[in-house]
Amino acid sequence: MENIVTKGLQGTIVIPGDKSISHRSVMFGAIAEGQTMIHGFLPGDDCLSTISCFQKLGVDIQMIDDHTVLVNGRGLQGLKEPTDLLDVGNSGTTIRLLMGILANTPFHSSLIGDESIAKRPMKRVTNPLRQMNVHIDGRDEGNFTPLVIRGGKTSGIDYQSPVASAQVKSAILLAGLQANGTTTVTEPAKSRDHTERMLQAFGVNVQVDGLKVSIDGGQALQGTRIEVPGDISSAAFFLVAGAIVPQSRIVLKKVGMNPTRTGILDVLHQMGAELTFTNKHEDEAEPFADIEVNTSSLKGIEIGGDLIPRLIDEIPIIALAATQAEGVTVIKDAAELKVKETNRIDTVVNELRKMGADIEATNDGMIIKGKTPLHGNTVSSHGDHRIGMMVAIASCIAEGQTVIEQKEAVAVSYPQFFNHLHQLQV
Ligand SMILES: O=C(O)C1=C[C@@H](OP(=O)(O)O)[C@@H](O)[C@H](O)C1
Ligand SMILES: C=C(OP(=O)(O)O)C(=O)O
Repeated sequence: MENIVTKGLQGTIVIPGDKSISHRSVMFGAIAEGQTMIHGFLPGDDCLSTISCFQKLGVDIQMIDDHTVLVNGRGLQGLKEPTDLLDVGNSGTTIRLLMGILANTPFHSSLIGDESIAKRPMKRVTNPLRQMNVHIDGRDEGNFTPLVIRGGKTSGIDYQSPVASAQVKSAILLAGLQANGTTTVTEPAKSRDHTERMLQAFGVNVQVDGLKVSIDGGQALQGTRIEVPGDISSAAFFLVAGAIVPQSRIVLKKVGMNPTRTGILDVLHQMGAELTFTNKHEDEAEPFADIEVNTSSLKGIEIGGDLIPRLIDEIPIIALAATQAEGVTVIKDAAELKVKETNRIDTVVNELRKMGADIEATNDGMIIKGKTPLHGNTVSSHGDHRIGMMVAIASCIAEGQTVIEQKEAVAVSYPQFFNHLHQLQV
């Protein structure tokens, strides 16, 4: 049960490690030569699934403490045939990137996940990998888990991706790392580029030319030290909370500022939020900064086009912000939301409506009219971490009690979320 926050949200939060970067640091460390030490790792359920899969592939991975991980790399050819199923849990990033890494392994692997993963489309990765000669089988012609992969000798491809997806791009590039010749992926819009940046940190030459990324096969990765910045997708919940809860002032430390991820900042700025940036570290492989947010008067805006991949995971919390903005907010070009942990167009619209929002679903997004007072109700995360955190922030401004079902889902990307929220309610 959550209560309306009476005195505003006040304080400083160190944002936990970036999920996308944490996954990649373990995966790339596993296929590198030598040791990789990861600092600022996110011990969220999804990243723990990645660790567990790579341990089953024979990699020695040690949690030194909650946020420090040591990976003893086995090199590109060093993975071992797993004796057990590779269970990715709830994590789309784990299964799709893993498929790329397994593309050249001359053994058999079986991949499964939870109920949500079983509904998420894998053809977007299966298709290009098959073009590279990988043997993949699975339900509905390889579109859904359980999936079975037997890697082989792959050949590079020149692939035009129909979707702006970092998971698709990364899977193909990782397969291309071991393929004959060059592999090129061209996207319709720029998706997050953590794979490109991190492969370079591991000593791999990656060519980036606008929306086109190329990699030559046969390059080895060298173990390295990875510093994971805070996850802007996690910070987003407190950025919006600080803006919409009256009398708030929140400082978020060490938030990742990779430009392929900062669409939420552009949107909040355009909506009129007061944000201040300090301690900027712009020269890192993954830049970061501290962000202060104060209660702000927001206005509705239109969000679509190339901005969507730069804020795709933030749309649930942006929808909540829009309920507190004057005027209409239109979110379009975001049909990808339908294939996330839940159909996030439907879950956002249904849960926010239960709390009194004026919001309707469209084919590729939603239309929200504000500003609307919210009221408490029984709502659910539906097992989707981002929906759980969004309704928890909504409960801070709702009149009366809110009951959140399946709130434990937040541990997928932000295990300390409720502790941090309580910490701010002084
Ligand atoms: O590559 C990644 O780490 C991710 C890419 C995005 O998915 P898509 O590649 O499906 O767009 C994002 O929604 C997901 O949370 C993490
Ligand atoms: C979509 C997400 O993750 P994944 O695709 O890795 O399950 C997310 O974290 O919002």
